[in-house]
Amino acid sequence: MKGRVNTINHITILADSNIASLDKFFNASTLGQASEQAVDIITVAGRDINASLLAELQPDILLIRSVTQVNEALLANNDSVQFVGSATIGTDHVDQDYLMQRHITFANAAGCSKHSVAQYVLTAALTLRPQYWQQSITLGIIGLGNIGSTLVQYANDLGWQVLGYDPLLPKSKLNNASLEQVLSQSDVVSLHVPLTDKKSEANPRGSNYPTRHLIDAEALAMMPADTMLINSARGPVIEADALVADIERTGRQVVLDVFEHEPQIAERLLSKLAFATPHIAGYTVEGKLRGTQIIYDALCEKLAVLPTQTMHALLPLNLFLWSELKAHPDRLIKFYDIQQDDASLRSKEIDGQIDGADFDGLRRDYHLRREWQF
Ligand SMILES: NC(=O)C1=CN([C@@H]2O[C@H](COP(=O)(O)OP(=O)(O)OC[C@H]3O[C@@H](n4cnc5c(N)ncnc54)[C@H](O)[C@@H]3O)[C@@H](O)[C@H]2O)C=CC1
Ligand SMILES: O=C(O)C(=O)[C@H](O)COP(=O)(O)O
Repeated sequence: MKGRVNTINHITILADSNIASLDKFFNASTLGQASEQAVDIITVAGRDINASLLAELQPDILLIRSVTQVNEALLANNDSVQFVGSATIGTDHVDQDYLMQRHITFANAAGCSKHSVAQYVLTAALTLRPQYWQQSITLGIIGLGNIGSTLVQYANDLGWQVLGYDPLLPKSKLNNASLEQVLSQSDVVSLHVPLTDKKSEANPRGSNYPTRHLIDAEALAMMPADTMLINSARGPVIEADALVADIERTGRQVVLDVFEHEPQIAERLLSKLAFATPHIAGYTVEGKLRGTQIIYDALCEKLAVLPTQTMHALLPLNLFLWSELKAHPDRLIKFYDIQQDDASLRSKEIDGQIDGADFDGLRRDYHLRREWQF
């Protein structure tokens, strides 16, 4: 770190306790600190990282996942933080312009769980419609970045057609359709966009193709009733009330891993979903470790030290091979039992809703899956 962190004799890290293998990646030895320089890690639940904690602890480094909003409100009374690392792909919880103004370095973990999320989508679709193992269906993919393009690889391997829509990328063999075509011509539509709002003077980082409520009543009306919809991107990409009305009208199979009002879910939505899971599409041993590795590498760069820890040293043997699953589709439940995740979430319903603490608890205690080797 070009400033204070290099010159102090200890580094204080405040971190979300849901980040994998924190102690293994962030200690004096892995951060290249001399013997007299300590590294203190204070871990708390991500939603408990707040302005008063930051003012009290004055950490040098803040390590988060997606549930901590990082903005002026969090950091206004803090002048110690010099690096924020989010062990997630999504960045909608971070005000990056504010961090830049404060000269705070920011890193996220682009691509860390791309295979895990793609495998979640395949599992959902193939558990609900096992006949798709043998059929050349059309998979519609909205957002062709790391996850969307990884999903394409599996779809190609299964002999599926892909209709892709991504207005921010050049047209190509994959980016081959309009939003209307994807919605109206696919057997399954899967969303892989970031959560963005409209670009404006007040929001220069916004998008000309905002995704908040991209799937609203009008979009849903374009989809045939038997088109399955899967959202493992961000909840507010789908307008929840419009979705409830759509399912009531069409009986559509809808799979949600993320929810507009997360971490709360209303029973009137939950009861209509084919599968509902508590934002765990990326929760594999590999996906989470890769997230930690990426922000660790970025912090090492900031500290100008060579990274010495690697996730490969921490990974248990992995025997989950995509080639095996493809040859034996009946083994899907052993690769990923999505029905179990769905049942665990539904078992938490009390008085017509899932409470936020229960939703977060399922995520905290989640038994991480293994990522299939592609
Ligand atoms: N459920 C979960 O556990 C996880 C959810 N996610 C979510 O998935 C999102 C996507 O992840 P990646 O593919 O790795 O991100 P990425 O940044 O690699 O790709 C996103 C793609 O979406 C495209 N896009 C943006 N606006 C669009 C629009 N209006 N219509 C169509 N395409 C649009 C972009 O051009 C980009 O190519 C993340 O931002 C995150 O919110 C990521 C990891 C795990
Ligand atoms: O990477 C992302 O983006 C995600 O959504 C994560 O996989 C889930 O992040 P947490 O909510 O566990 O921070």
